[in-house]
Amino acid sequence: MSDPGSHRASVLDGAATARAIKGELTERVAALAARGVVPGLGTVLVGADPGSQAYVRGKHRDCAEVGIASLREDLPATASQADIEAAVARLNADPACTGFIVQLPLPAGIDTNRVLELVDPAKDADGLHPTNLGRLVLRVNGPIDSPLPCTPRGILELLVRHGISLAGQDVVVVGRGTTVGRTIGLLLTRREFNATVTLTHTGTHDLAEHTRHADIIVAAAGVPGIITADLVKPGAIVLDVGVTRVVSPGTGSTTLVGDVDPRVAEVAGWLSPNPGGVGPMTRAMLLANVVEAAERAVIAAG
Ligand SMILES: Nc1nc(=O)c2c([nH]1)NC[C@@H]1CN(c3ccc(C(=O)N[C@@H](CCC(=O)O)C(=O)O)cc3)C=[N+]21
Repeated sequence: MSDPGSHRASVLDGAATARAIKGELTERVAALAARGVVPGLGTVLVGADPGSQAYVRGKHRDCAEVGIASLREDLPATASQADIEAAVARLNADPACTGFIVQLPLPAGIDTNRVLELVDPAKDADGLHPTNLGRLVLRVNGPIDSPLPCTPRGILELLVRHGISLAGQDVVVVGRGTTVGRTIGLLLTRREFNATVTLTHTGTHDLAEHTRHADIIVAAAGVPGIITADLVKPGAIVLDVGVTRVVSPGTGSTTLVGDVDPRVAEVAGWLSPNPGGVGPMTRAMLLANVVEAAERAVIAAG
């Protein structure tokens, strides 16, 4: 580039892509309705964390847009392990609920893994139940017939729908959380996508040594601005997944800050904005998981 300062990465537009997916899902929901089936998303929300409340509100707004019914289990912050497990049991038993999520994080003192293991794997809209994670590990080849974790699936869809092939690409993931970092490699290394994936994290000795060789960087560490322009190979594809809520001490207002420094746009070939990138895709994939669970149930019923 003769004038690096003037380069701007192309935008991986998650908001527009999620809108397109919601349009497709609306048609599939209508086809189910014609057979007398209405998909229903359940949410278990514990406590009054404003971030979690906003996410859950957004998920139900998405449902209304595509014709999915909403079922809410809202529990106080003081809810016990047994209270939360009872809410999970109600949604497991409710035929109107075809898929549901337990909004994370749960309050301190709650055994999250125990709660997640109680979710009926057939209703696991997050794709985070051990059975479904196990299927993701085992089924390296062949059709995917169980729900996938929403954010990894959203990232994959965002790339594919922008004409980006993963075959043979070097993907460096930053962050080892369950919802993104630890699971995305299981998806992208499947034979049909064929990427090469390196998993790094905040304890990696020389992060730049890895990221500078990456064709694709998935930034999911939850560390604001951890991916600076000098860590990015010119022309690389960068996905900004991490979200940190920063509260301004003066006004008390919150802003969302991603893992990618804004100047990365001067180096990268493609960049997913944050907000407006992977977040809306995650929500769209949650809807897809709920619709697909209802479709599978229809097929199973004959
Ligand atoms: N069981 C469970 N499943 C989850 O999928 C889950 C969770 N717990 N806990 C929290 C994280 C976070 N997460 C986001 C989803 C969408 C946006 C999103 O749509 N963000 C908008 C901006 C929203 C805003 O401005 O507040 C955007 O990126 O454009 C963000 C974050 C799902 N999570």
